[in-house]
Amino acid sequence: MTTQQSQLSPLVIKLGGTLLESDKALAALFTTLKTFFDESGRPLLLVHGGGVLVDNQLKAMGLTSTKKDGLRVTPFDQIPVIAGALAGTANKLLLAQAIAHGINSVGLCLADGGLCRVSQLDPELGAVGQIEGGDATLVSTLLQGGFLPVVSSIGITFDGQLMNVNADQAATAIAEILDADLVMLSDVSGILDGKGQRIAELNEADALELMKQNIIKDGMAVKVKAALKATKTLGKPVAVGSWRYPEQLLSLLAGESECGTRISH
Ligand SMILES: Nc1ncnc2c1ncn2[C@@H]1O[C@H](COP(=O)(O)OP(=O)(O)O)[C@@H](O)[C@H]1O
Ligand SMILES: CC(=O)N[C@@H](CCC(=O)OP(=O)(O)O)C(=O)O
Repeated sequence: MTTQQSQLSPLVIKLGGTLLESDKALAALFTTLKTFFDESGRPLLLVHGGGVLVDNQLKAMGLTSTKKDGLRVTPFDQIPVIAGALAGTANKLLLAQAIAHGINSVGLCLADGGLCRVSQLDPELGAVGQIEGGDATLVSTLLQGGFLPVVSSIGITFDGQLMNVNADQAATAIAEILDADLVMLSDVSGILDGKGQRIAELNEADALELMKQNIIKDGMAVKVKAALKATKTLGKPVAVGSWRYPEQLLSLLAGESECGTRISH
């Protein structure tokens, strides 16, 4: 990496949805990420979810799971299984893709190097964490070294309790800690209006109205609320788009507006 490249602001990409279930989609995405990584020279960090893997793992063990306002209720006796699915399987599947595409990467969770300070969000949700600041030192060192950090949304509280953090909230918090640009990739082409059409630009007032009308709901409401907070802290828009169209990804990552939804306040 040249001096000029290392001065470019980092880009945080959040990966979610059913991506981890498709080797073909993963390979296409990492082919594009490798091109972007090499050509832009920008420091890049991935934050990932894996809610579908968690669902499958809990089901395979005969356990049930519910969500409240888009967040998984996480009984304390389920957190070892959920941490295994997210910080273990999901994280290492992504690391494997990075390695197979020639990207030198490091798998982390929110607790590594004190990246994110995590505390319990709401006793009713059990082992679900919220992030209040953190320390960029370790990750900045990795980015400067040309590594791709791949971060799962498992955190650890000060007293050593594993916590399940929503991955959108994790991604926005990390973007804030690094003062980075943020792109969130999901199953959908962007945020959709009441007619199922992609919304190109979404401001806070319109987002709040669409949430009130229950047009933006469930996991997307969690994502939009987290993105709105991040746009204020970062002073720049946050993009929500799809990992399904690798041909559109480079323009989305470059901040062009013909695909996805740009959220601003
Ligand atoms: N207005 C909306 N526009 C797009 N998706 C929406 C909307 N409201 C709810 N959703 C749902 O939110 C999902 C994306 O949120 P989520 O499943 O949490 O994604 P991810 O796993 O990528 O974080 C979509 O697949 C869709 O089912
Ligand atoms: C508290 C909470 O809801 N945690 C999420 C963490 C994973 C996640 O957010 O995954 P996606 O990005 O794929 O949705 C969960 O257990 O599903």
